[in-house]
Amino acid sequence: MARRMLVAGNWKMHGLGADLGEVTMISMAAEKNRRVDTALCMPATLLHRAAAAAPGFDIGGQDVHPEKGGAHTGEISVDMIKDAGGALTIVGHSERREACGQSDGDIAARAAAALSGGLHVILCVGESLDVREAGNAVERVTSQLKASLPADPDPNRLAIAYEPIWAIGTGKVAGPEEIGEMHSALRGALSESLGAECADKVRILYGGSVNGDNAETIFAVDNVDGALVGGASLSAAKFVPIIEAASARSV
Ligand SMILES: O=C(CO)COP(=O)(O)O
Repeated sequence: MARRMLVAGNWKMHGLGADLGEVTMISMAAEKNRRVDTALCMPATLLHRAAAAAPGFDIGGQDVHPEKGGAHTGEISVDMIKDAGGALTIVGHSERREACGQSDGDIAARAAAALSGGLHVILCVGESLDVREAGNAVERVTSQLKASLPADPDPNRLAIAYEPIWAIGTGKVAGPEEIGEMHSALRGALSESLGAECADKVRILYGGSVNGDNAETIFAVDNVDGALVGGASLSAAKFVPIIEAASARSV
């Protein structure tokens, strides 16, 4: 089936109020490219202002806590993201898995809370260089996905992002064959966990050094339904060409 492309940016720990002009420019480009869904996942301090500056697309958080509230220093809840104007959140990013020691089960709980609270979710999976070089990438990432999936997710509000850790922020992009093999294996894993009909609706994004020069090649790979973009999402000049490349695939 034809899935709508999703191009999402992850600003990580970047961005001050002075950078909101970029968000406004990206919003204007998103409005001109309505064949694709566009989103930016912002640091918590900018969620509210970015949502106000960007009527043309969705703003989201970069992680979310499974509980409604409580003594969880440094965390953010589903209701806080929604209250600030957010519509989605990333969960399971390798930088959060590593920095906070999050297990696959923790990530499934975070995804479940976000979905049941009405947010869209981008659930990240990906292998380290050691695992890739040992030839175990597909096995590791598909089992990571199965263990991180929430029960009975709404497939229209869940996207998976395949982000090989060795490709994040390094300028090294996975090749089309590596991406195609992994995305097809992830579609298969979704089908085993959720059933074929549900799996077919879930978008699978690629992330890791995506830019305006390589986006067209990546988007041409089977089962690639968009991208999760770090560095190149920080400016309209770099992010808009990626949105346009997705839009060109969606004619
Ligand atoms: O981690 C990423 C997005 O979540 C990818 O980051 P880069 O696009 O900077 O490699």
